[in-house]
Amino acid sequence: MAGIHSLDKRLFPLKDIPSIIAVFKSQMEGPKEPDLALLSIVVGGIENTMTSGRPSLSTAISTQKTAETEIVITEQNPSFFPIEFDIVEALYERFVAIVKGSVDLTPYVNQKYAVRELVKKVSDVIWNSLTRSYYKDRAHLQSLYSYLTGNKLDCFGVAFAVVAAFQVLGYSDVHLALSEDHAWVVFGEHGSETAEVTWHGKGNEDKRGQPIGAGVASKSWLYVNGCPVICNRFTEVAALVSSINPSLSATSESVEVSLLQQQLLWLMYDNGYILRYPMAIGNLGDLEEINPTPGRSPCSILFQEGIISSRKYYHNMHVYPYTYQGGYFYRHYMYKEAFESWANASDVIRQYNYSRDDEEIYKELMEIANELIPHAMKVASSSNNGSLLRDPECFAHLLRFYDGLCGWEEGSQTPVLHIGWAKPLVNTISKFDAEVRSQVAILPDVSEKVSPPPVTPPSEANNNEIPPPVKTGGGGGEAPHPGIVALTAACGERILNREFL
Ligand SMILES: CC1(C)CN=C(N2CCN(c3ncnc4sc(CCF)cc34)CC2)S1
Repeated sequence: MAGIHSLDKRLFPLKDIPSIIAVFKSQMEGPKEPDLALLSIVVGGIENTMTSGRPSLSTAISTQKTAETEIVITEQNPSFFPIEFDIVEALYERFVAIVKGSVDLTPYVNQKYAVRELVKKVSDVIWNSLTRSYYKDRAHLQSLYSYLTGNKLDCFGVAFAVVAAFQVLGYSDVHLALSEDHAWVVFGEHGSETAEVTWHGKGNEDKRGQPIGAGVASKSWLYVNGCPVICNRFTEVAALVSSINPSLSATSESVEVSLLQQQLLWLMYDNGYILRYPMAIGNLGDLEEINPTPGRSPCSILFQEGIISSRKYYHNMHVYPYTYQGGYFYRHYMYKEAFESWANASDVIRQYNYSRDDEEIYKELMEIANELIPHAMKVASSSNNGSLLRDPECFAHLLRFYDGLCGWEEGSQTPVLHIGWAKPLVNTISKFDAEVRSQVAILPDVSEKVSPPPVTPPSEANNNEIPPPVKTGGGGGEAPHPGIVALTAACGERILNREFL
């Protein structure tokens, strides 16, 4: 048992944040690779005891993420309920016993790398040891502490447990693969094999044991067009840190657990373990927005770094980095910036075909389109003497946002937009003066195959209709007026001609 015996007993009982950080540092420094089971038990144990509902020493904070939230931090290092070494050791050995006791490795003794049949077998061991029926979306079900003390895991937790089990079995090729709403494993000599090991969503038959090829081929967001975060042991530690859930209830969070997660994420950040993990950077940004660490980058920089990571390592196929940033701008009344972030998010989703597996991002984009943008427009119309509603760039961001949703729907088996979307859309667009709308030029796509349709020049754009797609140069015509904001002809086509059922 590598991890537990390389653990320095003198660090126990763990009773404050520095002692937990010390455990993670000792695991990160090596010489052996960090022990996933050990770290998941330790951090899961703290999370579960600190959020169990029993009174703790510190004040819970409201999680209503607005700029005015008064944050009550009782002290920098509030004490935990102590986590005893003997408990951690017993749970660790129970996990090792379950895994080694349930998996017969004799058929694989001369194979260095895992094979699909073995991956399915280990997934079955975890799967069949779970409680028959429980509320799968509950909080605090992501760790091995939850698995070992309650036989409950959430979707991510099952995938993580399978990877931790393979580490116990001595395999170094089985690793966690993470999209924005699903997790699976990669394995084999080149890490090129993939396998489902957990379920996804509600009421969907699980595909455990199957490769994820079909999911990628269907171009659904769930499989991020074949650009998931492929973890190594260090990024797997970052994933368990990022999956820490400080929630005490729907509206409050444990101060201690939030501080612990924030400081562990900075440890991951400083070691470069989340450089290629946009969601973990976004998680850190959210924590820094609530409770800025003196001397550290401001959260706005972190949200931008998450976007850069997605563009640099994942071909800009991830949506959440832009919704992390858009949410930040929105909470700080920076509505034009929020509209641009959301338009950028929409430019990502347009690359996909909508499928029934994509509910999570559908709900996220629906909230932006039908709640956040209308609220922003309402506030903007009575602030800065409504200047936002006369800003053609703002109008262009919103058109691009809606256009991305239309593009997402095009070519999909399932429709995205319906009348419930159309009313807020038309309501929002019509809040912009016709004069402003006419300043938005719709230029032919340079990548457009077909020549753009004949269009009315802007001066003749009529009153309350969204001006027909206008071509003012770009594709070989004269250069557009400097005040003109360009959009593609396809965008105009899509928005204008979309029949909302
Ligand atoms: C901008 C947001 C709506 C705020 N929180 C968001 N998330 C919270 C944190 N999330 C995550 N954070 C770190 N790692 C992972 S891996 C994964 C897929 C299931 F395994 C999700 C996820 C998911 C996304 S997106």
